[in-house]
Amino acid sequence: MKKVVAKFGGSNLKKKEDIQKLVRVIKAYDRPMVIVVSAFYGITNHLIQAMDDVKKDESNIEKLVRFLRELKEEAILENFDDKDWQDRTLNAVQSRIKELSRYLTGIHYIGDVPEFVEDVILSYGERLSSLVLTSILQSNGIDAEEALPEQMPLVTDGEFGNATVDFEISSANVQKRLAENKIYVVPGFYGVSEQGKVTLLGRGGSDYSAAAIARCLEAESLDVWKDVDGFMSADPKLVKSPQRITNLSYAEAAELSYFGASILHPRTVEPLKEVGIPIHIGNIDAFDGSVAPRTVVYGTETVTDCIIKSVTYSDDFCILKMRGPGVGLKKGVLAKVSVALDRAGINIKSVITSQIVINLLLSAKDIKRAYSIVEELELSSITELIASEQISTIAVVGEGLLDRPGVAGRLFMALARKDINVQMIVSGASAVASYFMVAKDDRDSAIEAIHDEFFK
Ligand SMILES: Nc1ncnc2c1ncn2[C@@H]1O[C@H](COP(=O)(O)OP(=O)(O)O)[C@@H](O)[C@H]1O
Ligand SMILES: N[C@@H](CC(=O)OP(=O)(O)O)C(=O)O
Repeated sequence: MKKVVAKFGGSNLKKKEDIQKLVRVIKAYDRPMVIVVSAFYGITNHLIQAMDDVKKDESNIEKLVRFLRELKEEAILENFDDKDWQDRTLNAVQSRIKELSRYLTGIHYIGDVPEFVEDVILSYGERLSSLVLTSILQSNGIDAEEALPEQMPLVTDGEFGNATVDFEISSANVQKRLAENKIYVVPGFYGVSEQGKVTLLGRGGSDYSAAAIARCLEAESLDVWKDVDGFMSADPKLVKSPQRITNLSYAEAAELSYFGASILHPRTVEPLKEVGIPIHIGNIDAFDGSVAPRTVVYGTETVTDCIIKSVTYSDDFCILKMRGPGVGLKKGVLAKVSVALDRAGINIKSVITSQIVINLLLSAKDIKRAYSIVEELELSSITELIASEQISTIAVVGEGLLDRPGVAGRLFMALARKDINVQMIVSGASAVASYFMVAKDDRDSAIEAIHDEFFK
């Protein structure tokens, strides 16, 4: 029987009582499976801050240790009736926090955080969640076992902070480690390099961990549980009446997450699409005893009447404008710039050119460095270099987008009615997504205007 991989993230773990919701869902599956779990809500950010604080002052180690111990103690007292289970779990938690505090002591004394240590430290949010959840499941009479990525091992390409899973090496390892008919609980967010070093899979990367494990196991499905009613027509935090999307194609889900729909990590779809494993999105807050998904992401491509299924935004696209007379026609400019940026490890997200300007779309974290690198090249054909950072990229996504006339007209009319200026438009690069840039201040009203136009 194929396994199901279920992922529970920080959105499911905000309060100490929330763990019981996970237990109820896991019981409802009533089958052996793999659970991938993230840190409690906000804990990864807390650890990031702690690394900085600890460098300056050793007493911050004790502060963090106390904070984590109290947080876990509360969860343990809330979720275990039996004193023996409470004590056993508390002891295990204490020794895991002690491991963490050793790394923190190290960074205090060297006054720096080497990237391989940073990745280990940040993995502790997840390690604490998996330990406590496993214990709670066991105390409920469930045959559960914690399985750490280093025990498999789940091998990555070794890039610290943003690693990619190596499926060729990992698949057999994962299948072997998770072979029994029981419930395995795996901490998400990290794998290990071939040398055995912990490597994080990027912020929000537990969705990707779960997808990677599902892929290695050739799972029946990847079920991600969230705090919303499935994939919606827009982020429910931004629009008043979002509509649920029952079915999305892999391409639609991949584009939406690439353009910022935080419900899925942008790298979740790829490993599953290649082998046809469906992604099920469930709503833990509306759990009624059934594990039936609210949204299914699969290979089926459905064209709806209004074409657009969802609208999303990202603040992570900045524009580096390289102006100069005829720059778009001159040979070698783009090649020199892209080689220099590539050498600096900077990814170019997109290139849009005209006769007098080459626009590079870059991540917000790279824009300042990219500006300096291009400036230093002193290319005679570039007479002006501008970095635009105060922009938001808005994407509309839906199968059939490029084939149906009138969609773009409705979209831009809706923006014009609200007096929103569109700075740049990209259409045709993807068969299912069009995107455009507006000033950051116009972002929320642009999303609302488009959502009202297509979904009201
Ligand atoms: N189109 C969308 N549909 C549903 N939720 C969305 C969408 N875009 C963004 N979100 C946000 O995604 C959040 C859930 O993802 P996230 O917080 O990353 O969960 P987790 O921490 O469990 O991985 C929701 O609370 C919602 O605000
Ligand atoms: N805890 C990590 C990894 C993660 O994926 O978390 P979540 O599942 O809550 O998005 C982070 O905050 O980046």
